[in-house]
Amino acid sequence: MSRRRVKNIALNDDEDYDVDESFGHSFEDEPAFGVSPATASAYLFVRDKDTGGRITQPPLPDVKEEPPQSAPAPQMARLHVATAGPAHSVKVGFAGAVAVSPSVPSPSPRLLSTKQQQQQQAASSASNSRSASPAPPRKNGADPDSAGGDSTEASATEAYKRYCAGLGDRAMINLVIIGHVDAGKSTLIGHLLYLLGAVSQKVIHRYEQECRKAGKPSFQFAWVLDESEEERQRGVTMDVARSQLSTPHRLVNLLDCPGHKDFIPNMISGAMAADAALLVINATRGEFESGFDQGGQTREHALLARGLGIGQLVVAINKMDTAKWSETRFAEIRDKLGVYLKSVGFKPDCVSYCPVSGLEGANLNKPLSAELCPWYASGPTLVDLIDRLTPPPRSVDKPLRFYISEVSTGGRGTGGSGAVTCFGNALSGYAAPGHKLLLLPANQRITVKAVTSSGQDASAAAGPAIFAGDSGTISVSGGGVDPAHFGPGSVLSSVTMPCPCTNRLRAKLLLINVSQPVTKGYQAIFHQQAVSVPVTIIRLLAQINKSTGQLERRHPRYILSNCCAEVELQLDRPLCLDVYTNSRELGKFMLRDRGVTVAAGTVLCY
Ligand SMILES: Nc1nc2c(ncn2[C@@H]2O[C@H](COP(=O)(O)OP(=O)(O)OP(=O)(O)O)[C@@H](O)[C@H]2O)c(=O)[nH]1
Repeated sequence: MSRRRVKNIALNDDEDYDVDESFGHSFEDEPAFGVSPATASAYLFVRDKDTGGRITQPPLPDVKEEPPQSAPAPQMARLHVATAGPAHSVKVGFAGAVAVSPSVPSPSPRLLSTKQQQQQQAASSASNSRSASPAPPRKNGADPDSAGGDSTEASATEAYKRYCAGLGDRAMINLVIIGHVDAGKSTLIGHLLYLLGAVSQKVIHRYEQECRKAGKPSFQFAWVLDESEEERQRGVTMDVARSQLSTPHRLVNLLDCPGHKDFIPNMISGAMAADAALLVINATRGEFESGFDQGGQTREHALLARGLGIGQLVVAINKMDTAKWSETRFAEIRDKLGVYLKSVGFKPDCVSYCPVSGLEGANLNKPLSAELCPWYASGPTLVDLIDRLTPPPRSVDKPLRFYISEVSTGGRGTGGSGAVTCFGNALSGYAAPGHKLLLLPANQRITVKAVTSSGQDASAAAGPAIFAGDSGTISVSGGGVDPAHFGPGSVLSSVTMPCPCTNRLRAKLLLINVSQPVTKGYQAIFHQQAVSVPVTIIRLLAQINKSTGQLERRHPRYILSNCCAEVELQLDRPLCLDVYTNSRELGKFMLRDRGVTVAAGTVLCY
């Protein structure tokens, strides 16, 4: 990690609160706040304190800016790929680089008043087209520094056209798999990948034998995703496992999350990268109840997913074999869950349910037989429901923001030995080999050596590029690149339109589950995508009516649970973030305190 450049401008009391500008609408109208606080806390349970006291970050080393150098030939990153049609694998081609070398503007993080923020947003929307999906990359938007003139812009547009043509009828969607511990998430996805041909029978047979030897029979499909020794020994998923499958109309990036409450931060990072969620429910009598009624992760995961802006949900009512495929049991779970999901903000017509058995592979990609389940025999399979999810717009024409969730060095990934390979998501814009980018918050210039993309197999003709909406890798290499500067939460950004980066921000908070009044000085953990950082509420600016959005009290002395507030936050270290209205992904966050989710937030200004 590196020392971050931070410049904060203290709030001016005269301009720090403009009621009319700030509270034009209700909190409950905001997509980021799908959670209805009044009901959320009624459904959440405060767990035992599983962490105590403050978490501190190690000191950050100084940054030296050094020029990047060339890299050896790239290699492939590992990814499970499956298709509802014939199985295929991700292949990436590599073409020539585009090179330019502009001067690097310093990112200038600062705290803006509401008025300034609105001016900034107006300017930003004037310079960037907000239309998302298949708008072609633009010189200003994608990576102006590497554009190198009209010919490069034209070739980028061409590449994007070829990329879209390569995807054909398929649209990309990121799907997070959530649910209570042991609901059968990994087994379900592992079996689906097997049925779709991404994992061979030989591998499953080997896992079957190894599982039995390890005293964990029936974990063979889960082991497809739970790859680490510790995960296999403990029989629980600990990190987010990525894989990919394709349905007739969707190319689906799967993010299998841990269900155990100890790994909620990992679940949050998975959910933040997702467009829709697959909620896996254990239908076994007593198991659904313990995941739902007793403060289990079914509730918290659904609440977090909605709080993080996910609006579409497929509910797989799993382990139906243990419930003898009972229609009554299915209806009981669907009805109970339906009430809760509606209460936390999911629209009923955006939620679909289907009975499955991940272990038996029933109703995953082939319909249930009338003998096994007469009441659902003609119902859609899990693949059918995933295929109906609506993909989000892709902001290809905006400045590049590649959010890094993992970093590897020493040849793993695409850059060859000596390379630093960044795994993550392209939130906006696009990148290709040769592009000059800015690594933030380290504020270091880098040159892209190689990329891989989750969408690349469908678009090999487009040449190597990663476009908004894709997950994948960007590799940089050479003596000038210090791996210590890279880390989860860093952003590879357009040089001339850099990503904002700050340790101080103004935000709207929806307090969900605080057991005592929140006052100035309250400390919690700020979770944003792949990072969690200690945070302090340094000012309570206003309490807001959560239904009307109207100001209730200026500078309140405390805020209670179920209330909405505008606050000023001080992070222990700077993060890349943005105003929510500019970037859904970089503008939303969750606050957790001693293992409990206490607030959902959106960035108002920085
Ligand atoms: N009977 C039955 N057992 C299942 C089914 N799906 C999973 N299991 C079993 O449930 C146990 C947990 O499965 P996992 O796939 O590891 O569950 P998970 O939700 O991924 O667990 P975490 O990620 O650790 O929360 C294993 O013993 C599986 O064999 C199913 O459809 N039927």
